[in-house]
Amino acid sequence: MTMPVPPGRRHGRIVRHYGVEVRLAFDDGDFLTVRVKRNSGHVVGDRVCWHGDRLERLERRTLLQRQDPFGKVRSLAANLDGLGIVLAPQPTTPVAFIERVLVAARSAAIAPFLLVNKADLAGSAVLAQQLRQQFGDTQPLLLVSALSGAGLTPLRDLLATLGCCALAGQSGVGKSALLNALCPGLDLQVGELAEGGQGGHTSSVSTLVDLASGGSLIDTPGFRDFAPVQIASAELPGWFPGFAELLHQRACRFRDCRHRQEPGCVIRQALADGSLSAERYGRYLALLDELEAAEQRQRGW
Ligand SMILES: Nc1nc2c(ncn2[C@@H]2O[C@H](COP(=O)(O)OP(=O)(O)OP(=O)(O)O)[C@@H](O)[C@H]2O)c(=O)[nH]1
Ligand SMILES: [Zn+2]
Repeated sequence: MTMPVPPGRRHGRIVRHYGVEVRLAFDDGDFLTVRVKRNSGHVVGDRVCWHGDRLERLERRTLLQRQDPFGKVRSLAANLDGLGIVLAPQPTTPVAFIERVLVAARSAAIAPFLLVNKADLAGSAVLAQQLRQQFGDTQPLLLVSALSGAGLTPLRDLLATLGCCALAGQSGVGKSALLNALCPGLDLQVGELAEGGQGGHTSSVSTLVDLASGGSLIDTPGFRDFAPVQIASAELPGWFPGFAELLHQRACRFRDCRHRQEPGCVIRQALADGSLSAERYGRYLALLDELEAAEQRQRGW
């Protein structure tokens, strides 16, 4: 049951963020653009209450964050339900990127899914097959083409089921093309923004678009190269692809095992018997080292 909103207070969502201004979509269908402090911490997807003179941020269901290359934590989007990792036969994406986005999504309680775009190009079916082998079926995988429209109906259905989603992926895999294919009105909105005197620099704007087929999509430039993961190093094994499954079956001798050289380690055993690849284990160690180094920097060591 929804509580009645007292007069003067209006509930809504942040659907666009321009840095010092945010656009609110109220639950009653109205829109309003209001100024915010640059460091307000509000992000697209935030539920808010507008008091007529001030914006109150409501509790977040989920929050996706990243660390920038300087170790500063940045919030990307709030209340996401799903995160699609867009891949293509060209340009190729390092496996480490996919693993890191999976860790970021899972640890933030956001459901990840894999989108192989450019299904019209040779190599896309092979890529999908490789990804199924590497990442199993713990998350959905769809083969789509923003260009031909292939696979867009199953993708729309998935987005409608999940709720609010965003697309992550390296430059050139087709995130913008997919967004435009899924929401034809998006171009129009970007055009309208440029006319509104904000300048044509739309690439730094984050937007939330409701899809006619159900669900919504958040487009934010922060998803392009987002690989650094914002979690405690001790949590990494629980989220790293392939590790959680192994650790679910059996436990290491030490509860706080980091799976490096500790005796009685389930992960090292899996490595020895070939059920975990040396490459994946190496990428786990690299990410663990990075997270530990970041924690040491934060403690001022
Ligand atoms: N063949 C083919 N090309 C596509 C498809 N989708 C996108 N492209 C092309 O891939 C290139 C990159 O597409 P974008 O949508 O700009 O990629 P992006 O991921 O948004 O890239 P950034 O904005 O740099 O992060 C463009 O030349 C698109 O025309 C597709 O389904 N098939
Ligand atoms: Zn272990």
